[in-house]
Amino acid sequence: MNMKKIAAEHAVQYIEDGMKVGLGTGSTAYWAIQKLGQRVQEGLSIQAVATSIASEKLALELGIPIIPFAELNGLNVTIDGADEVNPELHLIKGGGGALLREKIVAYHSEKLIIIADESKWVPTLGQFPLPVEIIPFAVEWTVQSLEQLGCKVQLRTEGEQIFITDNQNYIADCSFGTIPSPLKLHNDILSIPGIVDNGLFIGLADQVIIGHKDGSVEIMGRK
Ligand SMILES: O=C(CO)[C@H](O)[C@H](O)COP(=O)(O)O
Repeated sequence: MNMKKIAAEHAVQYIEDGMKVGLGTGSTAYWAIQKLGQRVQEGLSIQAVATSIASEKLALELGIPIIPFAELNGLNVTIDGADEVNPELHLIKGGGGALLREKIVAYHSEKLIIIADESKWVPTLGQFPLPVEIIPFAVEWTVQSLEQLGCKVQLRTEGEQIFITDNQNYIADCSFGTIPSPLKLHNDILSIPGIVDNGLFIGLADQVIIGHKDGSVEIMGRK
């Protein structure tokens, strides 16, 4: 049973004609974009923006209309994946390196629906290394400042090369083990110059749809 696909396809049921939709990034969002593409080919009329170059490419291949940001005044809904979700619906995101665009799009959405397989549901955030997007300038100093917050930092690589985000930045993966106060850590990280944003999404998710092994979905959320 493909738990990511089940959660994604459930979320896409909520998309209606005329909606402005944000498209997430990653292997779960992939299934949502596929399903949305199918519905567009069957006549659904939506306008969309994407959170990564990869998701935009996929959407265009499937015939989903991608609209310039300047032409849209916010979004009705965004469907995106997550690396960890806790019971307060705070998230760690950015495993795919798209956290900055994902956070911008989520912030401007009336509703953020998170889709995930059951392995992403955790009592406390932090087992998954927290992705932090940093600018390349003085990267060594920025990494030192992150380490002073009590984590082990790994600059993300792709093969032999440093991983470069869609925004031409780096990702520092920060292993904290556990994050008891996500909001405090979020603010502490953002106080370091050179950091663009981090993968803690606090109070942004409205609904979380978890796909289970037995084919069922579980829906948690505020709206
Ligand atoms: O935040 C993300 C990309 O930046 C993804 O949503 C997150 O990494 C989950 O990925 P997947 O759906 O492949 O498990």
